[in-house]
Amino acid sequence: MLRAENLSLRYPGAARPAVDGASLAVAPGAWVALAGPSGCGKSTLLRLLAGLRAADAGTIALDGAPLPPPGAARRAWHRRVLLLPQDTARAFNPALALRPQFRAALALHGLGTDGPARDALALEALARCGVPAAALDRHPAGLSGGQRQRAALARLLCLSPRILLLDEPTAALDPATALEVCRLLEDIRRAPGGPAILAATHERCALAHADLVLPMADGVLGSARRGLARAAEVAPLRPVGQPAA
Ligand SMILES: Nc1ncnc2c1ncn2[C@@H]1O[C@H](COP(=O)(O)OP(=O)(O)OP(=O)(O)O)[C@@H](O)[C@H]1O
Repeated sequence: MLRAENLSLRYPGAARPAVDGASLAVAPGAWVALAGPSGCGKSTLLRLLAGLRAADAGTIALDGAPLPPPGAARRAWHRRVLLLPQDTARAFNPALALRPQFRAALALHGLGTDGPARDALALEALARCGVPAAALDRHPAGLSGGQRQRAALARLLCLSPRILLLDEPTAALDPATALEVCRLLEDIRRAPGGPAILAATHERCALAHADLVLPMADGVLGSARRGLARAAEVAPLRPVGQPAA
């Protein structure tokens, strides 16, 4: 269970916090959607949960163990709680083929004994995500947007994360590819030991798969809605300053 309590962050010089007292819980196997208008703080909240940016206040814990301080201890968190950024072109180094990038990610976390063993793990994850093996020797620019999205997901999956934090995972895809990626994510989270998903999204298909939808406005998280039928309720968001129900 990923749990955050009263998380807040105000960027230097900003008039108001980007994340303002956010509390949430993501249970094992769950798919939770974070929905709200552009600039409401979704990406910032995901970065805080991923341990990529320090909060001004609040706590984050996975299965009761708090987010470790920056340094060597934080590395285990970066294997278990992984963020797929909105722009997956930026998830990869454009100057390198995928093979060394998969190898580096696996080696960083001590997975696979050598290059060929790491390649086998990478190929398994790519196959699971429907990416042809030949992609391993391509540069990111040599993949379609959908393939790059799947390859970026595969690179996270080969680390066996507990939580996948997805920032607009389907926004850059055409509707058919977005649907395929949503189905893939559903398969991934339903697989035995599969990661839970917390996805910032405006997309109907990603909302449709969510067990819970958390509305966000002006850095403030509203109370959870269940399923797509209630996702429509996300539209009239709670005004700034109004206390949580
Ligand atoms: N690195 C940064 N430095 C300063 N301000 C930032 C930074 N990143 C985001 N912000 C500001 O914080 C607020 C929340 O931004 P954030 O990117 O978290 O929102 P979002 O809901 O993810 O938006 P979008 O859906 O457009 O990606 C915005 O006002 C944004 O301008």
